[in-house]
Amino acid sequence: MSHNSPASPLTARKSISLAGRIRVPGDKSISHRALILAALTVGETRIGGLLEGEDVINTAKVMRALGAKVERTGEGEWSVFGVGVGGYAQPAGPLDFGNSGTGCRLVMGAVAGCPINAVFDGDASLRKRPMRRVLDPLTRIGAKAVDVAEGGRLPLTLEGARDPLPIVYEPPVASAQLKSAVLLAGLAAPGETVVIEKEATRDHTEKMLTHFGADVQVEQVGEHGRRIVLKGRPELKPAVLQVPSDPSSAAFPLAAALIVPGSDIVLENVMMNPLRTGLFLTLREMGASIETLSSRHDGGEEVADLRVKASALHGADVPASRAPSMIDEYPILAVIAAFAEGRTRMCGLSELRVKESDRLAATAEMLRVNGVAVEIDGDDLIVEGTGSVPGGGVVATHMDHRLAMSALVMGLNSEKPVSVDDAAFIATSFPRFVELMQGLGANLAP
Ligand SMILES: O=C(O)C1=C[C@@H](OP(=O)(O)O)[C@@H](O)[C@H](O)C1
Ligand SMILES: C=C(OP(=O)(O)O)C(=O)O
Repeated sequence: MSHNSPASPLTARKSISLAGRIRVPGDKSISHRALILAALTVGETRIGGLLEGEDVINTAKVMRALGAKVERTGEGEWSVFGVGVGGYAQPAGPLDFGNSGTGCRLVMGAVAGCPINAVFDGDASLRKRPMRRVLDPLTRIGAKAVDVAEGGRLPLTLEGARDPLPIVYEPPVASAQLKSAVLLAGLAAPGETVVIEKEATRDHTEKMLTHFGADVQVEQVGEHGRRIVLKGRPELKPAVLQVPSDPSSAAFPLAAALIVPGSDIVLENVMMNPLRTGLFLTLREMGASIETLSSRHDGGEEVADLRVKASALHGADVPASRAPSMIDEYPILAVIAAFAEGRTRMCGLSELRVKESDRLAATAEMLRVNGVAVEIDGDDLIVEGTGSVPGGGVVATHMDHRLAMSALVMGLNSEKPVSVDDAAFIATSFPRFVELMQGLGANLAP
């Protein structure tokens, strides 16, 4: 989406029961990584089920700008001819990541290990997000950031390391983007790059590196942590990749089915990587009927078909230790909590302040303008559920796709309609969200 596209407001109204079987689009995290890593192999990688959302399309364009041959060969089917580890070419112009923190931070890592200079930029939302966290370890590896906008933000120029060094790194925040940036830079360094996470975050980079032939060893550290050791300078080999459906996108129709009385839907082929399923665990604790119909392995990940039925829910305490496994799901969990009976306390949400919007403040505001009692207590979000939501509010989405989708789901069973000021950003992660939801019976209209 260009920065200047006109806003597209949308309204959700009370819907009759939702029914049907749907398959939500491919996982966003895996789709970015598939393109970035395939571009570092030598030869052709074929990818199926790629998410064709704007964030991922921007990463595909960036890979082309860095010298890879990237072609769409069918719906969700892409072919990438890579340039080899350390082989990205000098781009002719700035790299525009649009709304995408993942694309931007992961490519910073990959570029940091190549002897090129690249200007990184994005939309007004991405320009507000912190980049220093990634630049710090990349500087230790030998890259240099110049012309950095105030506060360690975009736009900035990254000069890749001529002789990248392997480092041992302990991320100060639980962030898969940060971990992945360091590992991707470490690919070009001789010797072992080590990342020690206090709290394990999504492990798609580690898994995909192994799939492409790199030597990556992962050990458990304590109860929640991991130590990841990557041997540098591997020759990454092309591979076939199939992207499973995104659990973070599945969360929206799943939530809608839970709160709209009489609903009964099936979500097909949802990725069930345990570092991504904190929401499902939490919802089951709240009394949700989520049945695993079949479970299998596909593309190196566990996937399942989930049957979801409307459920009487109660509030829950969600521990901070669960945040990494459901970090993008708090806005929609807060909506579900408003339809539950009793208090839900979600702990340790400081990272929500640096997403596409300040999601902690914006989620609280979304609920408040629709008559739900909500409080922010330090880094915790507290929602007082009464089983019903008055609605009637217009939600400011702040260029944030997950807020837009969460607000629209809320309106499917609130007393009065819920509107969003701009639904356009939904296309960053979930193209055809509106059509898929309408196909289930959701009342969504401009
Ligand atoms: O690595 C990834 O693919 C992602 C990591 C998370 O961000 P952080 O690394 O900032 O926690 C998440 O919020 C984002 O949607 C995707
Ligand atoms: C935080 C998100 O994405 P990103 O960091 O890639 O912009 C998200 O999709 O919720």
